[in-house]
Amino acid sequence: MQIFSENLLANQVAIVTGGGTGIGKQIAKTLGESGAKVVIAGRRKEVLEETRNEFVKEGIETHAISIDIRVPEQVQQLVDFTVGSFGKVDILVNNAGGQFPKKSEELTPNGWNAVIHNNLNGTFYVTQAVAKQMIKQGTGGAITNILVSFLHRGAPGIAHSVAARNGVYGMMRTLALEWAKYNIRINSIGPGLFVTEGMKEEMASSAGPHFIEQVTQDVPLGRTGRLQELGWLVTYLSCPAAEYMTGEFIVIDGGNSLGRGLTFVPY
Ligand SMILES: CCCCCCCCC/C=C/C(=O)SCCNC(=O)CCNC(=O)[C@H](O)C(C)(C)COP(=O)(O)OP(=O)(O)OC[C@H]1O[C@@H](n2cnc3c(N)ncnc32)[C@H](O)[C@@H]1OP(=O)(O)O
Ligand SMILES: NC(=O)C1=CN([C@@H]2O[C@H](COP(=O)(O)OP(=O)(O)OC[C@H]3O[C@@H](n4cnc5c(N)ncnc54)[C@H](OP(=O)(O)O)[C@@H]3O)[C@@H](O)[C@H]2O)C=CC1
Repeated sequence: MQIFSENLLANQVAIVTGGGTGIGKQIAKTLGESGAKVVIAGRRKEVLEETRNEFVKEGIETHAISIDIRVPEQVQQLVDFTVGSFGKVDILVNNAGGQFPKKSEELTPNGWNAVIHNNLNGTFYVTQAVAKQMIKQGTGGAITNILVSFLHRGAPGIAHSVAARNGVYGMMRTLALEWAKYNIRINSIGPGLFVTEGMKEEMASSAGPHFIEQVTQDVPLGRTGRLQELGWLVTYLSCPAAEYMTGEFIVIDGGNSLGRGLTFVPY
């Protein structure tokens, strides 16, 4: 379904980290369907190439680059590559990330650091490098971070990830203030459960085969999210309709974070 006009983001250039798979892939596709030129970045070259070919067949101007967001030199290569390919960068989606579930008392320092490094440090490296380019261009920009719905509530088994995502939240609030004068807006999205291969793999060993049904029972709207719904939300945040919005966190989880609701109902 096409919600936004085909040329809403015409002449806009978007970088989507983790754009080769799952949520990032759908976000990149939706931005492309609204006219943006897209650069998808991740570590696995073959996955990125496959996605790029798919997009190009659909008429989306796409380039792909294999980089690790944890390595500042490679992050700079991503920005240089984007500017070299499309001349500038207007939109950044910080989607790359992940974690593994583990009881906190069993988490090793390396395990903790791996997740903090990927989700917090990596996100800062990309955000800083892209913002420097946006400041140089003088054209403003829209940055969106993909975090998690349970940011403020917490979630057992992923203390490292919740800590890292709250770090990104604090960073976002601060950068929204620092970079408002450049008209660089930075917002965040907290997705609930969206079925992707990455999510299933991550949860497979620890959460059991009925994980998705169990979580869905606690979702007032009674289903998991559709990837397209995240694509549309990012498109909105990246387009002129959201030009007065910065430093915000939007949850999209079918009401999951409302909990099961009150047991007392006065009717
Ligand atoms: C509430 C309502 C719900 C609401 C419903 C919402 C639920 C959905 C929640 C979110 C879902 C998703 O995020 S879905 C997205 C899933 N996708 C991903 O996670 C993919 C990205 N993940 C990764 O790249 C990795 O897992 C990442 C965490 C960054 C680790 O990468 P590294 O390559 O740096 O890791 P390594 O060098 O191999 O290892 C570093 C250390 O980490 C440990 N380590 C790494 N992977 C490990 C693993 N699977 N299990 C144990 N330990 C692991 C190693 O043992 C090392 O510690 P030592 O042994 O001590 O040396
Ligand atoms: N699915 C869900 O229900 C939810 C997901 N999220 C978050 O949404 C994002 C996307 O998740 P999803 O699509 O489900 O899962 P995926 O595993 O498909 O997405 C993770 C993406 O990030 C890339 N990536 C990870 N680490 C790095 C790195 N160091 N450098 C470059 N790229 C990296 C991966 O590519 P590669 O491995 O090739 O580098 C991959 O494309 C993640 O941040 C996830 O935590 C949040 C809430 C819920």
